[in-house]
Amino acid sequence: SEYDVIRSRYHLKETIGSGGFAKVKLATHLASGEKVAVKIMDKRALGDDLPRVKTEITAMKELVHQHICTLYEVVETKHKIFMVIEYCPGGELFDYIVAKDRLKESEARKFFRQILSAVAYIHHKGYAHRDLKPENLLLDDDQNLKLIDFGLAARPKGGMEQHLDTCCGSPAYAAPELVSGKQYRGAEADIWSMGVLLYALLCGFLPFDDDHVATLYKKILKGEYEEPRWLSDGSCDLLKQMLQINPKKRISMEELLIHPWVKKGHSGTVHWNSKCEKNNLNTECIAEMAEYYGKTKDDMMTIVTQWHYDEITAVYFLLLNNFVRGCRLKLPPRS
Ligand SMILES: COc1cccc(Nc2ncc(-c3ccc(C(=O)NCC(=O)Nc4ccccc4)cc3)c(OCC3CCNCC3)n2)c1
Repeated sequence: SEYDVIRSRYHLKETIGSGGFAKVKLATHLASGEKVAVKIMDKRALGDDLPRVKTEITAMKELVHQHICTLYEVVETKHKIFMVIEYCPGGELFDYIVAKDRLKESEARKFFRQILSAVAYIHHKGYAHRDLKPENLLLDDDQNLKLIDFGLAARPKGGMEQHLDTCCGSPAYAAPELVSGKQYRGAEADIWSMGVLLYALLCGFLPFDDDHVATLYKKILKGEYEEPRWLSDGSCDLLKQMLQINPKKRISMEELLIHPWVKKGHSGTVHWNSKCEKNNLNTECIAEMAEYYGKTKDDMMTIVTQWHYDEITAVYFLLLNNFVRGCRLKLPPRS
C-alpha cells in the first residue's frame, strides 16, 4: 500500500491531531526508537492547495532552529505526502497555560523569549508565520517551546490576502489590519499576535474574546482590553506597545529583542540565531552515522550534506536533537 515505505521505517501509532487536510500520528523511528510526529496528507483531498504543502516543505527545510520543530524526512507516494517531524512530548502550550491558570511573570518571560527567538529567526529568513497561537507552540521534554505551523499559514512575508474564515480557526490572535481585510505586512501582524500570546501567558485568558466573530472583530479593531491588577507596570507597557492598532505605531521586532521587560533577569538580549543550521554539521553525529552505515566520515559528510530529506537526513537530525539535549543516542548495530 501507500504506507509501505513509511511503515518500513516507522511504527505508526495513534492520531494526535487532525486539522483541515492533515492528520498527525505519533510514530516511533524503528532504527532508533525515537518518537516522531508523522503528518499525513492526501494529494487528492488537497486539490488546489497542493502547492501550499510544497511551500510548507520548502519553508521547513530552510527553517532549522532550536525553537522550531524540525522536519526530518519527506516520503511522497502516488496519493500521499508524509512529513516526518520532530515530536514534542510536552504537548501544546495552550494546555499548559490552562492547567496552570496563568503563568508567573518570570515563566511567561522565559517562554516569550523563546517565541521571540523563533519568530525573529523566521522573519530574518523572509517568512511570516501569520497564525501564532498557543496551539502552535509545543513543549519538548525540557520545557522548551517549539514553534509549528500546523495549519499551513506560514508564507513569504509580503502581505498575501488571507481570508480568516477559510484559513484558520479563531481570529482572536489576528491583527486589526488583518481582520479588516486591508493589505498588511506579515511581520507586523506577527508582532500583534505575539502581544495576544503574551497577554494569554500572563492572564490566562484572551484580551479580545467573544462567541460571535463579528463582535470579536469589533473588539480587535477597537483594541481595548482589560489590565488585570496582577499585571506589573512593565508588562502593561510592553503589551500596550505590541497591541497598537496602527501597525506603524506597533513596536518592531528589533525594539522587542532589546526591550527592558524582555531582558529583565536575563544576562543578554534574545539569541535568535539558529544553533543547528545545516551549514555547520555536528561532527560527532557524522562519526556515529559513519560507524552505523559503515562509511568513512568524509563519505558520510558528503551523503548527509545532500539533504535529500530521506532516512539519512532523519537519522542525522534525530541524533542532533539528542546531542543538543545532552543525551547520546546510540544506534543499535544494523540488522
Ligand atoms: C503529549 O501529548 C501531545 C499532545 C499534543 C501534541 C504532542 N506533540 C506533538 N509534536 C509534534 C507535532 C507536530 C509538529 C509539527 C507539525 C507541522 O505541521 N509542522 C509544519 C510546520 O511547523 N511548519 C512551519 C513551522 C514554522 C514556520 C513555517 C512553517 C505537525 C505536528 C504535534 O502535532 C499535533 C498537533 C495537534 C493540534 N495542535 C497542533 C499540534 N504534536 C503531544
